[in-house]
Amino acid sequence: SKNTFTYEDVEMIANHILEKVKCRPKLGIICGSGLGKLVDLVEDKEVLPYQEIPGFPVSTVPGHEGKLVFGQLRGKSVVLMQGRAHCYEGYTPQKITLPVRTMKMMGITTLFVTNAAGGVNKKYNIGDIMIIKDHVNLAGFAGVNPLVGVNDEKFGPRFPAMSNAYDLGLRQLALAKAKEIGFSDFVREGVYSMMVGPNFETVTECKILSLLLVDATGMSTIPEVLVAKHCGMRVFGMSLITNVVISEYDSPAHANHQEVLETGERRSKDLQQLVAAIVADLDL
Ligand SMILES: Nc1nc2ncn(CCNC(CO)CO)c2c(=O)[nH]1
Repeated sequence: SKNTFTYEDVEMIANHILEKVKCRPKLGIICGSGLGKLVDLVEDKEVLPYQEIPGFPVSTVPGHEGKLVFGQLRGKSVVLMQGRAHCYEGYTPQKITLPVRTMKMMGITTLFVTNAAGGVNKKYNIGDIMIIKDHVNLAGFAGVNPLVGVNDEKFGPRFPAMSNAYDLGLRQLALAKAKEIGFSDFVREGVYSMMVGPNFETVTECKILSLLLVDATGMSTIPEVLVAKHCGMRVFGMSLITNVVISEYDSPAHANHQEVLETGERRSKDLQQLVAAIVADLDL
């Protein structure tokens, strides 16, 4: 199937969607593993399965639905991506980030990205929520980057800056809201890294991640953030720490997807409450 999309392709896909829904969202939210329950907060829902959207990648991972959910969240017009595609499924970074450019074309100005991640920082506990303050694009070190290839200036510059990739104002709002609702004990702020996966990290890779100043690691999110920043969106990201990486040799423990989904289930109510509190005060 198609893997590269011109500006006109994206325009056509965005118009295809806007003809099917009344909602005109300003905020997009990408729901990570097991975090699809965020849709429970959305009122006046309009749902569009990815299969009905030309070019969209469909997720093949348990815990990822695969639909756009439009509606009102605390008075703001939003579109949620319930389920995202990942590089480990074999999709190209350009395919994975097509929904981000489509959201931009639909008028989205702010993007929230959420994911499940492994805690590298030893101070982190399972169930913590980490507000992302910066990232280390390890996938990019290996050339896995959605911005590689022909650049269309209509989307953004050839060489986009990535300082303040995770908007300081939104991070400050999120930390203030977390404090206000009594979540300070388990809300952190840290650096997120992405490996392509699908295997979890080796012990030595975990040790190297902490040397690289990484606090949590996953297999998603960074391609979407790069494309969102490239086309001028404001970005905010949160990781749900669903397990702690194994960083001791010969440890009997091993990371597994089931633990990821179970933690997502347990903490998703709190994550929903935090997201709602932030969205309520967003200036869109
Ligand atoms: N150690 C570790 N723990 C994690 N928990 C969630 N993820 C994000 C990857 N999630 C995959 C597999 O659960 C599904 O997308 C990870 C990870 O990459 N590493």
